[in-house]
Amino acid sequence: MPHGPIHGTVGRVIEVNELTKRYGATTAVDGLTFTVRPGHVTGFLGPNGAGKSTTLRMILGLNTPTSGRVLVNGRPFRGLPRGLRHAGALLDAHDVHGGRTARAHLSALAHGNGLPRRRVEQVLDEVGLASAAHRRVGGFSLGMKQRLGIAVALLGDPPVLLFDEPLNGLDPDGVLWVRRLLRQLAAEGRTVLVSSHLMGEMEHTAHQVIVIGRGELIAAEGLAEFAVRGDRLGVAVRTPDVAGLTSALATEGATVQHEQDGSCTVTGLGAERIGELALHARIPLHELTPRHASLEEAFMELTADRVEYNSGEAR
Ligand SMILES: Nc1ncnc2c1ncn2[C@@H]1O[C@H](COP(=O)(O)OP(=O)(O)OP(=O)(O)O)[C@@H](O)[C@H]1O
Repeated sequence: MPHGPIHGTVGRVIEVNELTKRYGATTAVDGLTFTVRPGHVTGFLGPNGAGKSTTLRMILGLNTPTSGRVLVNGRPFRGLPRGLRHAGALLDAHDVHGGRTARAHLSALAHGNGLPRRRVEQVLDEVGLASAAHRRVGGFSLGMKQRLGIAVALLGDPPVLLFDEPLNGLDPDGVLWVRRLLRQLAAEGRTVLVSSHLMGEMEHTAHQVIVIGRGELIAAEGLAEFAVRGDRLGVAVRTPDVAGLTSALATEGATVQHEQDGSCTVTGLGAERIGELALHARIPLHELTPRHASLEEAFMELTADRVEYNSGEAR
């Protein structure tokens, strides 16, 4: 079922302000401030243990911040009546009563939130679970549980949607479906915040990214701006006159590093300026290529010193 457009996007903003959450000696979230606006898919990125789930739970009022505050639509979520109409969330797909059928699970939530019963059939259809609606959730695969969790989030037709790692356990068709759904929900004017520990998952989905590591904000910007961070990798240059090029570029502070494949990596100057300086010094160039990092590489570089659990360490 296609959603109707959401009118009037003003006030559908999530405002996170100086948010901190401590568990004993562990600071899960550390002075986070960011804003999530409607009409975009915002990727909420960070390595495992970065504090994404804790933040999402605080946005929803399920965890109490140690300090700081979160406003949804200008108010604390807890203060809003009929929760599912205001914000929908997929947090933990396993967090369902396994003995219930999918339809019974959704019906109970619809009832508790004052939503019409027809919404249950609509969302079952929308997430592709109509034919499994009579089955007990305990027998569902992780992918089916994710679909059910998404159905719960959509049930109240809310203007604000939060998804914690929604692509986990989905097959490639499921992944494409979720990506399209997220973009569609945003295009309807909703506020859509989606967490992931994999940049690659968000690369084709998010318009904005919020990157955190060890509970702290690392970046909050458009995907295009984030991508530019990869440009720090320098420019690949091939020339038969490396010494000449090195001294020509040194005049403007660039450094030239020799690579094993015979090329050089120039840092400190853009490709255009390198080309101009080489021309001026009459140095032939056989290659001049800016090296872009993939978004995944830019993300890894950015979060490298903020990873709580490195591979090999017990979690
Ligand atoms: N209830 C809790 N009690 C104690 N520590 C907790 C609790 N919940 C989270 N933490 C700790 O807070 C930190 C952040 O955890 P959180 O689950 O929010 O991270 P995350 O970014 O969602 O990671 P993941 O992708 O692994 O779920 C971790 O160190 C975690 O162990």
